[in-house]
Amino acid sequence: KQKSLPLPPGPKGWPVLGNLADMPSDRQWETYNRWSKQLNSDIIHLNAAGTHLVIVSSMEAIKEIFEKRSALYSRRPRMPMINELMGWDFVVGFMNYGDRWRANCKLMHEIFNSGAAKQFYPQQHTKRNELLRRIAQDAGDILHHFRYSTGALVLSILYGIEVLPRDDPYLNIAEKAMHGLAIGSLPGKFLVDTFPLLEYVPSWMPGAGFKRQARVWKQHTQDILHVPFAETKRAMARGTAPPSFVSLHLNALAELDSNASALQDQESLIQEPLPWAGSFSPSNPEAQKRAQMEIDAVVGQERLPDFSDEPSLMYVSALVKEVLRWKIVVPIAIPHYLDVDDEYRRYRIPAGSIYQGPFFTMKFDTFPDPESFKPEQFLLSGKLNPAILDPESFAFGLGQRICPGRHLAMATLWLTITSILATLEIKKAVDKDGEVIEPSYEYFPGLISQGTIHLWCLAS
Ligand code: HEM
Repeated sequence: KQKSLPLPPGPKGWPVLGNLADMPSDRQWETYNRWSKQLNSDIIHLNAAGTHLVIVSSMEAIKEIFEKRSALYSRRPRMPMINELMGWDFVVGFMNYGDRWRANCKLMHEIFNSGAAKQFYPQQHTKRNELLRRIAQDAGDILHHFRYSTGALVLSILYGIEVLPRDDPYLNIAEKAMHGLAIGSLPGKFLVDTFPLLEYVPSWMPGAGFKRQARVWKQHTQDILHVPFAETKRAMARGTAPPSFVSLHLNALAELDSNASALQDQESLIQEPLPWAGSFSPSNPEAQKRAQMEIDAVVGQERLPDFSDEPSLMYVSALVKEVLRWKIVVPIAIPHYLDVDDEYRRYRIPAGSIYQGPFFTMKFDTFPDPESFKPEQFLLSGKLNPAILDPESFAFGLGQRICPGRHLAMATLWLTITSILATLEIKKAVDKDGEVIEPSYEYFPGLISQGTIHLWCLAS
């Protein structure tokens, strides 16, 4: 019966190639959004030279597919460039649905669920203090400080590694690996993702530059997989390893007398919401002022904010939600894959379809003025308004593939934003001639969004 149903509507394509030539390689969400509007449909179908690509773009469709039909839609496509050629297949986010993925998720859930994630508050406070100190000493490269701080926190929590103040070898490895991943995971960037047989083309052949590039990137992937892990094992052997995700689990495995090498799989995506957290202030200086007044009233001038202040800082909580909504960190998400035929709204969704780009759409579908920064839209009479969709309910995905690091991420985001507002004044930067540099708020292309910002932070 399903076979006789039509495919969802889609833009007109070319013979053989279908829509391949029209596929956006940058800011995909804008093109997908435009196509959805033109076709007046919240589900559209694209044909990338025979590969079915389905884009859903309404709250209703996303909830139905990613949440209610989660068991069906939680697989990942092959992604030959990053998984097979660049060696990222050890990452939970890219693993296919199955026992290995399930076992990895269980481990992550045990340590990062909403209660357990609180054990990392001390590391979050320490890294927060370091971040403020770094910015106060040199506000010139705020993006660098954010990245440093995020990376330092992840290395500390996962491996118990404390990074050097400058040129840390582990962070350098992570930067290189994440750079390769950002480019290698761009949808449509590498033909091998559409035609997996290209994987077997010899590297020396003309047109096989992607294989030579993948080989260089693969070395960085191997480094991030093995080098910090080996350091934790060395520290454990010396008896100096502090508790960390890896050391705790290796100890638990040793107790169970299991095979410790299974833990080589424990890696995660390092996501970076913080750069966007720094850029809202020039976009809405009033929001910065209002949040600072609230923090001053609740926290005072004698100490830094901590998590116990959260229930009293409603405007700041709304502001953190707005940061998450305003610049979606993972705008096109990691693709999902359907391996059996399905039907949605009398449309046929064929087995082999790749689902992409769901989370950015919430921003457009649900919020009336999506590009403005307006924390107050989450408040009603000074409290969070339960009638407004909470960005936490979509920015981290839905269903079985929901982000397992979301509690850690939200706590870090809250503490960092609150502490920056408590101590610093963020303004637009000026160039050497004294001219104001307007922040562009542009996204760099990639799986994880980052932007360009030029800001001044003045210690207050
Ligand atoms: C603000 C920061 C973050 C945002 C917005 C974010 C968002 C997301 C999104 C949208 C997904 C994809 C969900 C899907 O495929 O449907 C994801 C997956 C994932 N995230 Fe996060 N994340 C953040 C921070 C973190 C952190 C700090 C960690 C690790 C501690 C983490 C670990 C993961 C993992 C392992 C997956 C893959 C889950 C799976 O495929 O089963 N994330 N995240």
